[in-house]
Formats: sequence, C-alpha cells, structure tokens
Amino acid sequence: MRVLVVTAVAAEAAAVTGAGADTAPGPVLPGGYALTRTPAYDVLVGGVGPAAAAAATATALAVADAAGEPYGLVVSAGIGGGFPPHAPVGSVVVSDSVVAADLGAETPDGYLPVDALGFGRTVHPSPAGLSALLAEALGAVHAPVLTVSTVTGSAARAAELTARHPRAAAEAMEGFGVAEAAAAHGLPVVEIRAVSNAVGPRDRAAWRIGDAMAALRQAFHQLVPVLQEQP
Ligand SMILES: O=C(O)c1cccc(C(=O)CC[C@H]2O[C@@H](n3cnc4c(=O)[nH]cnc43)[C@H](O)[C@@H]2O)c1
Repeated sequence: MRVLVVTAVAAEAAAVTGAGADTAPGPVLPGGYALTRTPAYDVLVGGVGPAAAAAATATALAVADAAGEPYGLVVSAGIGGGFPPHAPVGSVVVSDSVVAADLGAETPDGYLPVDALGFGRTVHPSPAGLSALLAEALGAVHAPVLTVSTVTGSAARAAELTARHPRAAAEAMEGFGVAEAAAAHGLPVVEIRAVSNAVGPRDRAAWRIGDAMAALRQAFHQLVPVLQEQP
C-alpha cells in the first residue's frame, strides 16, 4: 500500500523521513510542493493550517492518481499541543478521529459546529483497526485529535475545547484539511502528533520542540515495519 505522510513544515518532514533509510527527493508537484520518497511512505510538506494542508494533499493525491500510482492511506503528522492529563509533552497521539474544532458558528447559546448548521462535516473517523494497531505499536495515546485555525493560548479556551471534546488528546492545525482531501479521494486518514507543548495558557518558554521532533522521528522509525506490512 502506498502511504502519503503530510507535514506542515520541512523540519517535521525531516524528522519523518529521517526515520526511513534510502530517502530520495521526489518530483516537485504543481504548486511547488516538495515530496520526498522513502521505501515505506512519501512525505509532503504542505504548509501550516487546514487550508494549506488540504490544497497540498489534494494536489499530491491527484498527481498520484493521474500517474496510475494511487495512495492507499494518508497520514497527517507533526508536532502538536497535548491536552493534560491525556498527552504530556513528549508523548505521541494517534487519532481515532480527526475533528474540526472551530469550524462552525458562535451563537448566543454557544458554539454550533458546521454540520449542525446543515453543511459538511466536522469529524473524520480514522480506520479503527489500523489506528489502534499504530497506537499500540507506538505505545501512543489513541484518541481524537482536534484541528484548530488558532492555536489555543488561554485556560478558558482550553476548557471550552475540553468541554466539547472530553476525549481529545491533542490539537494541531492541519489534520482536518488533510482528512478532507483524503476523503474526497475515498482514502482513510490517520493523524499522528508528537506533543511539543500543553494546550492552555501561552507559555513559549515551555515549548519542547526538539523533544517533540525526536519523538516524531522515533515514532516513524517504529512505524516503518508496521506500515510496510499493510496489504
Ligand atoms: O505562538 C504560540 O503561542 C504558539 C503555540 C504553539 C504553536 C504555535 C505555532 O505557531 C506552531 C504551529 C504549528 O505547530 C503545530 N502545533 C504545535 N503546537 C500546537 C498547539 O498547541 N496548537 C495547535 N497547533 C500546534 C501546528 O499543527 C502547526 O503546524 C504557536
């Protein structure tokens, strides 16, 4: 099965590709997106935020389809914020669902997700068996991962998200965009996040980006044989 891994930035892609031997630069895709090939998966740098991630992922999937080499699985990967106590800094989260957490409308009675307004969707379930297998292989938290367009920076916002999504273990900015593109191509999606910071009041001094990149690299090192075994 061909696997497409989508990261936001080049440093995350380097952590993911660094885990696999024999990396080779792939074609530069329309739009200028950089693709790197490894024996186990291709890695795409798609940009920050759900819209950039959706555009890049859709491009890579369309190019692969046109070449007659379609992907079978899409993975959104990178660093992210962890919801205490589920996902401490340095831990890894594998999605059981990818959730758009701020796609909707604010009303006097509270937030309404876009599907409650009669449009689209806000949840992409990850394939249950595969995502559980990946989480088990990594010793990772297996839980919903939220996609936000604005990084949470206050206790009040963190509490609001936790109230709406009590099982959520992580938030990041790209997963739902990747998932929308994957779904348009009929493909399953899994999100994998290494936790660099706690979701809550902004505290730049507490970010552990190096530790999270190391955890991301180690996670994909462990995933290579698991992904290569998939039919
Ligand atoms: O300025 C801040 O307070 C701040 C806090 C955390 C992350 C950022 C970023 O600009 C990074 C965005 C980038 O990294 C992913 N990411 C990492 N941590 C989080 C988070 O807590 N919430 C959402 N996204 C996060 C994200 O997927 C982006 O690719 C700034």
